[in-house]
Amino acid sequence: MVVRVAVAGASGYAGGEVLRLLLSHPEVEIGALTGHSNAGQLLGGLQPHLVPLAGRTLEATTPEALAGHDVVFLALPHGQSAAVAAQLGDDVLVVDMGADHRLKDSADWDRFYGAPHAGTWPYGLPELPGHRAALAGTRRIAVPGCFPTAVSLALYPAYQARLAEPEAVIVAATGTSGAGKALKPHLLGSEVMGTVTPYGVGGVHRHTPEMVQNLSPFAGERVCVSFTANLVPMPRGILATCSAKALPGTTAESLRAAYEKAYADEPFVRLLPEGVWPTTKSVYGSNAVHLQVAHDASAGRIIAISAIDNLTKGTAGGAVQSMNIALGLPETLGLSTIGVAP
Ligand SMILES: NC(=O)C1=CN([C@@H]2O[C@H](COP(=O)(O)OP(=O)(O)OC[C@H]3O[C@@H](n4cnc5c(N)ncnc54)[C@H](OP(=O)(O)O)[C@@H]3O)[C@@H](O)[C@H]2O)C=CC1
Ligand SMILES: CC(=O)N[C@@H](CCC(=O)OP(=O)(O)O)C(=O)O
Repeated sequence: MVVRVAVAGASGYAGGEVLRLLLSHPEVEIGALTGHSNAGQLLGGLQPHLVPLAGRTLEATTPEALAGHDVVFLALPHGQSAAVAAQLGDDVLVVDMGADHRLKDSADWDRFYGAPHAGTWPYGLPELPGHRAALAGTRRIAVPGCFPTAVSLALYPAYQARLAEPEAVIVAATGTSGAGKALKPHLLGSEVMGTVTPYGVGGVHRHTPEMVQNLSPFAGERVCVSFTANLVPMPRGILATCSAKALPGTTAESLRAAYEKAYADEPFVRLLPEGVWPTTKSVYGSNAVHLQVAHDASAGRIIAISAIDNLTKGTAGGAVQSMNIALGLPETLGLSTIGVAP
């Protein structure tokens, strides 16, 4: 099987990461590569790490450039995907790495994003029960946000096993690539180096409704999420520390058993040995999710900590994993759980 793939937004971080992964995918042939302000430029000058594609020229993101492919990845700014997707055939697998098709509730979309809601597509987080089946054979995939991936996988087993109350306090650290490549003053080296900066505090981070949407079905009621992000001076990685009030009867043993059961057969989620804590370094460039749980008996809370690479499992790796499922390929094809250390 040869799958011909186009990447729109190939000059950006998410587009570059999906190309890095697709270059090692045995069934994929890389077709059109498109950009916006960089259309006409050689990819080698923009993504020098993608050596085999260095001589390729970026085209403008048009329906003509994207036509004739089996799969089109959209790595575009929020709000740009729907118009492009509407011009692609129903038989083409469109994988949207932006937020446009993730949320079910249009009111949430309006509140956190502001533009007209484009609709809802099957959600590319196969580890959440029910989602893998919905991805099989689909021709439209909404890739989750990076924080919702880390947080949903850290917490859903506790809700599914009814070990936690339907509230969660989450504090996550993220690398700077999560903000994209476009110039932003708060991301200048002199602003981010040597400091940790909170942002999106007080219920305003746009990933909050996505976390609520993912977790609530497992709690059997709406989960109230308080989320705080922290920008840290590293290029990649997310470490999410998630805490919820334990329900009566929860023990360290019941908590661990719930997570062991949830992830026994998941190729990318690794519940670390007891006493070993996730680090962003261990998942750098890999599609793995590292996870650990603890029961804080004195505070009556459960703590779940996850680490992912925001660009890999947090976007491009999750996108390729979901593509594999949609096309009926082995789910792990082209993806690795091996990190880079030290
Ligand atoms: N970075 C991350 O960790 C994650 C990113 N995502 C999502 O992936 C998408 C891309 O993000 P990211 O790669 O970080 O962003 P970047 O800013 O790095 O890249 C954006 C890409 O979109 C292109 N582009 C910019 N404006 C337009 C436009 N008006 N029309 C068409 N193309 C345009 C750019 O082209 P050019 O450079 O040629 O102008 C570039 O290729 C976003 O929706 C983001 O939310 C999702 C999860 C994680
Ligand atoms: C450092 C930083 O700014 N990170 C981004 C997350 C990027 C991401 O995963 O998500 P989207 O696809 O939803 O943009 C943020 O906090 O908004």
